[in-house]
Amino acid sequence: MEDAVERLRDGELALHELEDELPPDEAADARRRYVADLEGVTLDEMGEVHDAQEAATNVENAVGATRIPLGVAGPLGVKGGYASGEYRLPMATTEGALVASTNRGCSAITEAGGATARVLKDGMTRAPVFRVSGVDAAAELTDWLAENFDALRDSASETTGHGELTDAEPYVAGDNVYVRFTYSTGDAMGMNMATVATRAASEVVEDETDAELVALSGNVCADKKPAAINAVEGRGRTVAADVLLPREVVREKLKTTPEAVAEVNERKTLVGSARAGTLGANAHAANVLSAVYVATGQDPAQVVEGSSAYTTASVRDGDLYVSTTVPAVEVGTVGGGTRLPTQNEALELLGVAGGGEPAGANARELAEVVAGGVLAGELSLHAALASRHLEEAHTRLGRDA
Ligand SMILES: CC(C)(COP(=O)([O-])OP(=O)([O-])OC[C@H]1O[C@@H](n2cnc3c(N)ncnc32)[C@H](O)[C@@H]1OP(=O)([O-])[O-])[C@@H](O)C(=O)NCCC(=O)NCCSC(=O)C[C@@](C)(O)CC(=O)[O-]
Ligand SMILES: NC(=O)C1=CN([C@@H]2O[C@H](COP(=O)(O)OP(=O)(O)OC[C@H]3O[C@@H](n4cnc5c(N)ncnc54)[C@H](OP(=O)(O)O)[C@@H]3O)[C@@H](O)[C@H]2O)C=CC1
Repeated sequence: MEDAVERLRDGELALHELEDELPPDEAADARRRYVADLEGVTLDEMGEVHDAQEAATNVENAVGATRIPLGVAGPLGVKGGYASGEYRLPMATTEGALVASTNRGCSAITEAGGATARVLKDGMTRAPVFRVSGVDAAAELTDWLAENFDALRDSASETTGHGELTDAEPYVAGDNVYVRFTYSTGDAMGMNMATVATRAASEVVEDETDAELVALSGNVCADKKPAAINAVEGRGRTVAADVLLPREVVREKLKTTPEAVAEVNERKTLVGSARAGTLGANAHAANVLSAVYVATGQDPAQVVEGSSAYTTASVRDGDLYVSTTVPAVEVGTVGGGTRLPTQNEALELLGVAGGGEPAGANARELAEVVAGGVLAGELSLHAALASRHLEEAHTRLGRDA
């Protein structure tokens, strides 16, 4: 290892070439030592819990791992199309009060008999952009896509055993045609799967028409960007969850009334969001999504799409009805970061690690539990605002004494 660090210093070896010479753990140690010396810092903590071998397909230029505190909220009762029973929600976060809040929401929901949750739509998208000669050709390509869907589906299916092309919707902007390919992806989140399959389908388009592929992702997908198309059409799994809370549970667990929660929802979440021009209308869906995504090995950048959730609250015969609809829950139980040891344990805790029976059942169960968790977070924060407890809670739980 000494020799490798020397050669890095002498410029004889590039940082990313270390794994060609050393086993992954030693390569990460050498890289960390070199960077630490060069920048005049100590990076010992980063090396503490790292196993470079197991993360080899999850990160490049590895120097270690970061530690994020992990809490558990629940039990959360969920009555879903796939989820059924009580779940402990693993949450990785550094925001004091977030787990306590979600836990409180879970406690209220479970006491009320559990949240109802349903996957309403299921499809991961990838939309390449094709160059055509003009609007005439764009219209022709639009017709061609409709007539040749089977050929596209067949070529896509040759690249994956679990993915299936279910739609190919064109969007035209002059001489640009964006084809939003949609796939069912089984238990995978499916972004690699959809990208590989789209490459194959795009070759058919190029072989059979005059369209030329400019970029395999043309941003109509739309991955990891705030986009109305995802909020309206959905991406990954679109999931809704709701619960009817007896007035007494709202008083005891949430220290407020159904009327006060409904007013916060109307004035803050609906009108305030409209005034600000947010995508979606919610209080902090991104909080629960990011914490659960990091804990369970999902791609955290996709919290962007999930954050366009819609939360409603209303009074029904003196009780409180609350719902949240998350248009883009992009989660998997296989692939990506889900096989890493702590992430896999978190999925085990939820009872959804690995492939489901039938394929897709585990990912859909996870998506329903995630939506239930978002509902719990929404409920508790709405209540904290209604009872004016927000800043006190964060001061007490989120700051050093
Ligand atoms: C902090 C609470 C929960 C206290 O709430 P409380 O009602 O005073 O607490 P409690 O001691 O009476 O306990 C009630 C339940 O809360 C839970 N609970 C209570 N304490 C704990 C704890 N230490 N650890 C774990 N769970 C805890 C627990 O479930 C308990 O029920 P039990 O299980 O005992 O039957 C409440 O004030 C609260 O939820 N506040 C809101 C905090 C919050 O939601 N923060 C995250 C979002 S803030 C943000 O990032 C976004 C924002 C605000 O900028 C977005 C926007 O603009 O809206
Ligand atoms: N490529 C890109 O543009 C992007 C990639 N990503 C990254 O993509 C990764 C996630 O991609 P994803 O495709 O989900 O995962 P992987 O690329 O890890 O692939 C998962 C593979 O698991 C196999 N598999 C086994 N059992 C099942 C099952 N029950 N259900 C579904 N698939 C199963 C499938 O093989 P088979 O296909 O042979 O059936 C599938 O292709 C993340 O790391 C994410 O960060 C994120 C955004 C963009």
